[in-house]
Amino acid sequence: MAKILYTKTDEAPSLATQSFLPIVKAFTSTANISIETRDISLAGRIIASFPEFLKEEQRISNDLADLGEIAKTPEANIIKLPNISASVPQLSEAIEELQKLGYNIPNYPSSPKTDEEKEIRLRFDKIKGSAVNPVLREGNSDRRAPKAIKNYAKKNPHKMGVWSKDSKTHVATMSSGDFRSNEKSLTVNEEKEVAIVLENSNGNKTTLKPSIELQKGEIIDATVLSKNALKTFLKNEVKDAKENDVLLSFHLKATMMKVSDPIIFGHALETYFSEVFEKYADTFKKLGVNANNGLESLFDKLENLSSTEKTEITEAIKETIHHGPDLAMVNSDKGITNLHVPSDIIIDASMPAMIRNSGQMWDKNGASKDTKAVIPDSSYAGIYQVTIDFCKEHGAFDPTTMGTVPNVGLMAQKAEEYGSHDKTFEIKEAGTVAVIDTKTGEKLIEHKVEEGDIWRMCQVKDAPIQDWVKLAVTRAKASKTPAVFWLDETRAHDTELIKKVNVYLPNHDTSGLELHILSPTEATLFTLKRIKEGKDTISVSGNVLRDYLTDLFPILEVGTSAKMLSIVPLMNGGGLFETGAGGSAPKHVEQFLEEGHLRWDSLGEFLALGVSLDHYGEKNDNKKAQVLAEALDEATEKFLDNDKSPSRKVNELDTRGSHFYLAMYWAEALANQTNDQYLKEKFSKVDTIFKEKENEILKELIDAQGKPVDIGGYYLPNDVKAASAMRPSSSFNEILKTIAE
Ligand SMILES: NC(=O)C1=CN([C@@H]2O[C@H](COP(=O)(O)OP(=O)(O)OC[C@H]3O[C@@H](n4cnc5c(N)ncnc54)[C@H](OP(=O)(O)O)[C@@H]3O)[C@@H](O)[C@H]2O)C=CC1
Ligand SMILES: O=C(O)CCC(=O)C(=O)O
Ligand SMILES: [Mg+2]
Repeated sequence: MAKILYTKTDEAPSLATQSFLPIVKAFTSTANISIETRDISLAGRIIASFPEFLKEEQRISNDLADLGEIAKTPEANIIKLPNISASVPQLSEAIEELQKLGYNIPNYPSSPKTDEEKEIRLRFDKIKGSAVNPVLREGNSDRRAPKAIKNYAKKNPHKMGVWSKDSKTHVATMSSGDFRSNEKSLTVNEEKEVAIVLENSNGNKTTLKPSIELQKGEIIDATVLSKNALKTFLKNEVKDAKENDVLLSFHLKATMMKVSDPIIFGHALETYFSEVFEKYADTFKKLGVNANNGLESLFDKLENLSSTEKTEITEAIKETIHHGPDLAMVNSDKGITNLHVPSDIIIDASMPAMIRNSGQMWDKNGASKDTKAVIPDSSYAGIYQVTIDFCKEHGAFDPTTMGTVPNVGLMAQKAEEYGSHDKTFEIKEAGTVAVIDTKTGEKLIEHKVEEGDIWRMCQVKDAPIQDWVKLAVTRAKASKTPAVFWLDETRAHDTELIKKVNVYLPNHDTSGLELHILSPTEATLFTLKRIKEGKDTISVSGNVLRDYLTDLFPILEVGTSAKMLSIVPLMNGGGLFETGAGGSAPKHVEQFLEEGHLRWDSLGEFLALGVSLDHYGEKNDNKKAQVLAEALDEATEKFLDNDKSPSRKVNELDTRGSHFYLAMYWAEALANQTNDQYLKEKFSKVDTIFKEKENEILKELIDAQGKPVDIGGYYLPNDVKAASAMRPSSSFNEILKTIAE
């Protein structure tokens, strides 16, 4: 039987699911829709990867692998909530928690030596970083703010920091030696197998990757980031931040770029603390300090020293911070700097947050200050500088009048940089790296490299490109909105892509459409000018810009990307419905555990469920599913009109209360519709009871707040405890039970 697959994830979204899924199950049971969950949480993925280490009753199936296969079938209908893309420190924490709960999971081998350790490390590397999305995203991305969301933001604008013309905030990026400068690209004209080989100066060859199958028409590119150029750049920027008295901040994507970006982050840490790393090199080696894991992990390692040694090094670190440029803080209350944890400075969220806040980040005292935003690679850094310049000149954007920027993103089948981690290498010795045709021996791409350079290769297949161009035209037509392909003719990879866009666009009827191809910086300016005038513009972009732009514009327009409709039309006909673009908001869990108030907004989930039900109805000829979908959309609009999103403060409406209102409005819309008599009668009764019991239910939901909550674990909460914490209203629970009867 056809079903909707709902993902069980982590942190705030998984808590929200404990409250929302029972509502969904109750309502959809009336249309005979089966909803099943699949566990793709970090803890779940770890447990599923080490069956032979565990007791029989602890083992679980590998749901992610199954879902990845399902995503390739026409029947797929998956609701995907945000999950943790774990950095090494997060992974280590999760392992420790599981071990404490009695799971005999091995430790993460940071420098594996034996074959067994290497094999374990390989399994962890599959779990690390952005490991879920690339598996499920068998389609391109279509993200936008539905009209109701945009109207809500216009009526209830979020806070936007005022910009000063004298702001010293700027982006610092490399001008040579980076990925952008060294990129080489080509389109392969026939199927072939290639290998990646490093040849050192003595002619000795090391195969870095023996076999990559390439399809006809696939674009490949390869590039290298020079360690020396990076270190010189970082050193200069640290010095410049001090001289100009601006905060120093680093913006990377250590989760999705899980091989390259932690290394770059490590160089930033070592550069800032160069004296400490030089002076204590031997001690750090003994302790197994790895700069790539951040300052917090370094502090953890110091715990293994005698208290005198520990104090000496801790003091040296403090001194460096005291004399160095001020570091931007992730959490100034807790003294957590930008260099503490690599996954705390995720560029897609951190840059827009800064731009929204007058171009300022927070210093150690919690005060806002102009900032140097270091984005080492120059491929996409320019879009932020243009945005900063624009805000300096014209002031902050006004959410009550600004236009909107939907995105059509090339993403399918691990497209571009976000699919490159299995082809990214920190080079061990100087020489040349080449992509070699294994049959003919021809070198397709070649780079000179030095020890420590980061070399990588990316791929994008032809079918996803065709699908992406089609999706762009479809969106432009459906919304009668100009669309801009953000492609740079001076960049090797983009040149290949532009050729394809020019070939595939004429396959579609584009009459009457306004379509452009502009470089990312030109496209930014073009788009910003239009949104300022209240005009909409579709961004059609590659995978990295998809990620950046679907946080940048939503955060400026509607305050958060969590409220976006985020659809992945799967290339084989199924649907993957993501909930917004926002992450898993660890801070929300912290607040919930401390004071029993969850501020996670499930709007993205309501929108995703609406399109999923509609898709289900259409695919399975289930009219009731479509009636449920339409009613849900109506309920969501009323939910917005009546402002029933969770408040940020304890003892006010939280996630649970917001779910209750959604359910009440959903029942009301079903009672009011006339397309399905059975649903009308059924939900008329429910509607009446909800209204009768509204105050009682709200009281039960508020009474549950104001005290600490125990859910039995962070990465692996106890399901019974979490469900009971998230469903404290017995009156509400009873009504839901009667719907399913
Ligand atoms: N698709 C996916 O699976 C994604 C997963 N992630 C993962 O999420 C984690 C955290 O990433 P981070 O960069 O901090 O980004 P988040 O998007 O989780 O959080 C940034 C801030 O945005 C606000 N926010 C985001 N979503 C919501 C929501 N639904 N309701 C209310 N406010 C929201 C919160 O602001 P405030 O605190 O002010 O309320 C939050 O602190 C990481 O593990 C990351 O890998 C990140 C992006 C996408
Ligand atoms: O997969 C991830 O780690 C994050 C995904 C993300 O940020 C996005 O797709 O917008
Ligand atoms: Mg993102």
